[in-house]
Amino acid sequence: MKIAIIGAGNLGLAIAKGVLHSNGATTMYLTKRNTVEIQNFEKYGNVTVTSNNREAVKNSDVLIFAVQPGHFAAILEEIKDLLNENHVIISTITGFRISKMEAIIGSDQYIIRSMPNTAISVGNSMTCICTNELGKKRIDLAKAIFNRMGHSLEIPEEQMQAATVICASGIAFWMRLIRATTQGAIQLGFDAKEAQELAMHTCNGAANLLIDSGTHPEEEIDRVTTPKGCTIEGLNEMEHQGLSSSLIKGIVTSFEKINQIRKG
Ligand SMILES: NC(=O)C1=CN([C@@H]2O[C@H](COP(=O)(O)OP(=O)(O)OC[C@H]3O[C@@H](n4cnc5c(N)ncnc54)[C@H](O)[C@@H]3O)[C@@H](O)[C@H]2O)C=CC1
Ligand SMILES: O=C(O)[C@@H]1CCC=N1
Repeated sequence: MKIAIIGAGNLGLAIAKGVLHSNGATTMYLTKRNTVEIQNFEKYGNVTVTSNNREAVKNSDVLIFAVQPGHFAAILEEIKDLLNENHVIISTITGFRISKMEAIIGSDQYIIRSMPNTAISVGNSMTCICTNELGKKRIDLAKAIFNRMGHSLEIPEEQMQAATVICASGIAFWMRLIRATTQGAIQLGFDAKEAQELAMHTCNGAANLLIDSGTHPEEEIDRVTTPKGCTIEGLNEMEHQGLSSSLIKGIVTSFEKINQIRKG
């Protein structure tokens, strides 16, 4: 697979690391306006770093766009005459509708809209995807690419904004929960490094319990909460202080903001 990542910033580089991590490409182009900071990626023999988007498009089949929304239309204009039936166009751009892409490059292109998260760099992204009509023929390819770097789910385009909040912003939300747990562990006497180790591996274990067994969180909670024990005492205090409520309210506020940005 010949992959180009157009816009090697935070997310673009995370995808590049994920591709390298999973040996997912025969060749990979990384583009950015100023390439100095990412030149070191050329140490991987099959990677070319350039500021020339047209060169990247000419030499690749799978084009992954990870630029800021305000730059995307101009870049599509810049490369559209080079697109052919070998190209699969994957956008990660927040809020940029497929119809807007089709208005620039035409509907006769394989278009995939995706919403990965930065855990793609360690092969563990939750990635939501949807396609244009023609892109349905390449959905298996898109799933194969993203499943090598985590887990993917096909959703209707209307749910893309909500997926952005849960999956992309979600990384930040979970980080804060892990940090708060770490702070609690330090208060109980662990040093900072150990505290984080306990917090992140326990978080990982909790997620994997659900992923592997398919159980509901409350079922797993029931297994841990000894009657009159310490777990239920702590859990109830967290709920009295608004744990679930604050998370839900934060998610909804984030969703309102993303819709506001889109309208703006
Ligand atoms: N950061 C995240 O977790 C996620 C971000 N996204 C979306 O991905 C996109 C990128 O986000 P970030 O990586 O955070 O932004 P960023 O600003 O870190 O990266 C964008 C990159 O594009 C480059 N660029 C600008 N103009 C260019 C051009 N003409 N040709 C080639 N490269 C060009 C910039 O130099 C920069 O390195 C955004 O649309 C964002 O909404 C989507 C999911 C998650
Ligand atoms: O915070 C944001 O608006 C973008 C979208 C998802 C991740 N970063």
